[in-house]
Amino acid sequence: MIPILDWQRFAGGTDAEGFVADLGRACRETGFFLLDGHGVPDHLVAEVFEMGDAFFALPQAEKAPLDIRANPHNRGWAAEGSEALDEKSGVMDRKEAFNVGYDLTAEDPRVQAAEMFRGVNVWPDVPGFRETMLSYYDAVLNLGRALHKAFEADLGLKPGFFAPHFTEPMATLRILSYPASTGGIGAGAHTDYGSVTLLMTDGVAGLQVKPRGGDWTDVPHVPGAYVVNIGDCLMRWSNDIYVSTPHRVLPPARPRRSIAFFMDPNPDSVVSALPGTGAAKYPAITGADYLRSRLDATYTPKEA
Ligand SMILES: O=C(O)CCC(=O)C(=O)O
Ligand SMILES: [Fe+2]
Repeated sequence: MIPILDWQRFAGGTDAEGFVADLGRACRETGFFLLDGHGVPDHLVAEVFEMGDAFFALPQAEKAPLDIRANPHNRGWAAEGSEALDEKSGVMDRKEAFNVGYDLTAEDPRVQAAEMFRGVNVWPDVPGFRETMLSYYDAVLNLGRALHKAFEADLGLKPGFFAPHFTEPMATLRILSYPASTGGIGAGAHTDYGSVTLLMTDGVAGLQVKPRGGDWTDVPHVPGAYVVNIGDCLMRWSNDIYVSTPHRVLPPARPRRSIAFFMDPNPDSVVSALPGTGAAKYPAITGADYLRSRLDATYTPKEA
């Protein structure tokens, strides 16, 4: 039900057509697949996990100034109890997280003009953290861009269609840490907001997916492979040809860590029904307006 796809079939050109056909099926059916052979080095993934461990172990007083609720650009530390991905449940997620966005300098004119999602990253005082996060960010962003070439092939779009939409995207690298727990929820049921999410986990069980018309089922763990899923933005863009599917994280039996990479388009990209997908089911919207509307629903204001 959740297929494992070898990226080298496409990237190495050995079976690009077969890969695209398998990918297209996965994106239409559950919107989830595992991606192996992706070329992001194991050591880089391991370093991101290590940096995450070092960050989450910092005292609250060092993390508090980086609070994401005080950041208009979706960057920084999300404390445990600050977010409910299932916004209607009234149950807060049992996890903490840290977000890194597209890296711009304070002098960038878009930062100066306070454009939406065009802020500077915030960094903890952990040696090597910034460098490691930014090199991982670049590696996965490039993989995500390449994956969109396979989407183009499957959706019958002209080659390069997506490239201008992901030049300086609102992609977010998010490290997550779930304490061991017997109650509550690690991450409430939700669909992701962006185009596509590339998720690496440490193998501790908890992630489940609920396909349309089906029941909650565990997402299999294949060491080193990404769990990739379609987000709501690409579902909307593809005029519902691709599907985003609800998933959640159950409270894990032992501490669990994951590294998510949410790939949203450029803030000023206009998301409107892709050519060849029929009469548009949704009005056009910019990437930034769409993401803002989704984020606003999940965070509880700090003073509440
Ligand atoms: O931690 C995980 O395995 C998944 C997290 C997730 O679905 C999310 O943050 O959107
Ligand atoms: Fe998710």
